[in-house]
Amino acid sequence: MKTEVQESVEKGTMLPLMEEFYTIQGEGYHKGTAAYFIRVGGCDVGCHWCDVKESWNPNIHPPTDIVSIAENASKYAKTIVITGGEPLTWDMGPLTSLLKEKGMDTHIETSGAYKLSGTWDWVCLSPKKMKLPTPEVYAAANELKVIIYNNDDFRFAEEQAAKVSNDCKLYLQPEWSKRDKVIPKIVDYVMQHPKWVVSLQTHKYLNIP
Ligand SMILES: C[S@@+](CC[C@H](N)C(=O)[O-])C[C@H]1O[C@@H](n2cnc3c(N)ncnc32)[C@H](O)[C@@H]1O
Ligand SMILES: Nc1nc2[nH]cc(C(=O)O)c2c(=O)[nH]1
Ligand code: SF4
Ligand SMILES: [Mg+2]
Repeated sequence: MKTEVQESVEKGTMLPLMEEFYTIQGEGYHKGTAAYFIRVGGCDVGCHWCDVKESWNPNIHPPTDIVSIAENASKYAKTIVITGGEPLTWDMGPLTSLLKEKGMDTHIETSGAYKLSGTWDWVCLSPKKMKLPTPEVYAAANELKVIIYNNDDFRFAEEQAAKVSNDCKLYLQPEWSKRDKVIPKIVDYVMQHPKWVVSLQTHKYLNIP
């Protein structure tokens, strides 16, 4: 027999909440702007360089009622960024409906590996080779943010750019541990292929969450 809590998580009315924080969006198109981040636990994509591996196991993060998540978030900022973990592991419909009712702008950080759920004002797609995005996430992406760890990632970036809409913004972001090696390559690549824009994890330079 399933517990009520398990059923609520399956419906998306409770979510395993890892952390939430008010900060500055560090990456991509909205970098430099204030936003409240909700980090939902659970991800089985398995990027070896992931900078939040503590998020992967959903069972260590408390199932939390989305009504309290939404009420709390709306006190801090107009822009709410849902990240993880992989938020599309769960049904994002109920949480984003509550946030939209409160007049919030809803942004998602996603690998796109699962079915698109939720109502979004901004979709940041960061595709991963191990588990490619679903067709509907490519179509919905407002920004494509490809992480550059090695040379093959430039090839992967072009392959992914061919799958998003024409007005999708294109970013190359250095993998943090390889940044010294990779930043010069990204700089050269963007000068050669100016449809791409450099994205840095500026929050890590600013020493903020
Ligand atoms: C931790 S992920 C969570 C959201 C979702 N699972 C995803 O991968 O898009 C948030 C963002 O951080 C990026 N990221 C994770 N680890 C990174 C690293 N070591 N260096 C640079 N970016 C990283 C991801 O690609 C993604 O764009
Ligand atoms: N400041 C800040 N900006 C971010 N943009 C995307 C992040 C993420 O982990 O999804 C992130 C994060 O963890 N912190
Ligand atoms: S998909 Fe995102 S959360 Fe999952 S392992 Fe990769 S970077 Fe980490
Ligand atoms: Mg982060």
